[in-house]
Amino acid sequence: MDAFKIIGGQPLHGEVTISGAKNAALPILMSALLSETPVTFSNVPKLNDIETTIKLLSQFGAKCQWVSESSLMIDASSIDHCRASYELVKTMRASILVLGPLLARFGHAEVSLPGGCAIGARPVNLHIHGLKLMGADIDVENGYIVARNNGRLKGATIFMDTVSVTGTENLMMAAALADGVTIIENAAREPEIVDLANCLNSMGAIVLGAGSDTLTITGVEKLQGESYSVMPDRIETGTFLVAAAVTQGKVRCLNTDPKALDAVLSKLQEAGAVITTGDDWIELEMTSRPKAVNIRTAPHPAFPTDMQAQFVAMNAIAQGTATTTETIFENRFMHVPELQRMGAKISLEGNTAISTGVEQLNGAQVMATDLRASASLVIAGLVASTETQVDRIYHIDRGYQKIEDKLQALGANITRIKAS
Ligand SMILES: CC(=O)N[C@H]1[C@@H](OP(=O)(O)OP(=O)(O)OC[C@H]2O[C@@H](n3ccc(=O)[nH]c3=O)[C@H](O)[C@@H]2O)O[C@H](CO)[C@@H](O)[C@@H]1O
Ligand SMILES: C=C(OP(=O)(O)O)C(=O)O
Repeated sequence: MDAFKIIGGQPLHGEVTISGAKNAALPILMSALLSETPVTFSNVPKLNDIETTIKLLSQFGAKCQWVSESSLMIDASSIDHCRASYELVKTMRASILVLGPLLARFGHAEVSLPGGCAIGARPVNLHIHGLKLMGADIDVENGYIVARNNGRLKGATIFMDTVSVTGTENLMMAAALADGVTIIENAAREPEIVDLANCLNSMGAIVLGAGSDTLTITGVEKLQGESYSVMPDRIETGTFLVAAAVTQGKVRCLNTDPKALDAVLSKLQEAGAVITTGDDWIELEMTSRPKAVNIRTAPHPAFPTDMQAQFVAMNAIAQGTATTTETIFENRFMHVPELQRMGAKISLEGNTAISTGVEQLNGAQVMATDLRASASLVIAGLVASTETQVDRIYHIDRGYQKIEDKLQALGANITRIKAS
């Protein structure tokens, strides 16, 4: 397994180009299953979850082909199978996003239950409940969700008990080809939902209300896509901004969208950063040690759980004491014991981490446990006094495109140690 070796202490300076958003690209690529024509997606990030998506769609018989560095053509005009295997689903939970499209277009889907993961149990009951309300017949057989439907799904009114991002996306995609109107109440409002709605509408779907908590989807008989460009990655952007803040550097993120990062930018300003923005760029300058900031994660537009670990790393070296409360996932503090090994003063009380910033973290050998935990350990390594080795970085490779190349270009001393 590859690892990163980081020698901390270099302030980050320069420009970094942000890639397309993983969490928008995944549902958007899956939406090709709804289209009777090939679709070319641009601004697709090159990372392991996208490779897994390509394997998954290819397993169904769809044709996937990179037509340029970041453009991927998917032709799912006809497919041979509707089964998403455990081997792929266990490496990427977002594989569940094929359930809605396969069922809506082909009347049949078999998708392995994803199971729990490092950050929480992450059930998919809301996905299943919504599809059942649309008339699907769904059983769990030998660890697989087996869903069938005769003819088109039926429009329904669906109230989501909990705000779920992929749950909303799965149901939106299913509803796009259903017979009648579907209303999704208590829908997720994340920017990635808006991006998926825009993509579906570009294929001929009628999705209204994206970005609000009520979506109204009028089903159509068929969808035909041509091209769609994925939104920039707001979490990758936030990760580079925090890395710049902790190292007291000055970094401009290009090809990004400041409007998708309100909660994160406001917390960085509270920490003492000077933030300047343009239509598609954000610059952060930090000239002193950050001030500790209180964080509470919640669904959009509140502070995103996918930025929590990075802010815990910042609070670890900040001036003062702050609390970080995680309200989305029940076990998303696996980075805390690793940061403690680097000298961080953090205690955990239930779903809250209480950090008292130290002036200097020490390098250590630490282990990445999930995607954003890995990012927080890299950030900590960038300011630690000595060498840090971050093991198991396959987690970070799931969701960041060439993170070490981008950090090196900003002046960081980070190298990949290849598994022998
Ligand atoms: C690929 C993708 O976009 N992943 C993102 C997505 O994950 P994902 O869509 O899996 O997360 P959800 O929004 O569904 O999860 C929110 C909460 O709802 C619960 N829940 C969810 C579905 C369900 O059927 N039943 C249920 O109880 C979950 O356990 C969790 O406690 O949103 C999360 C929350 O912003 C982000 O951290 C992930 O990066
Ligand atoms: C938790 C994340 O991803 P996933 O839902 O794919 O596990 C993430 O992007 O931080």
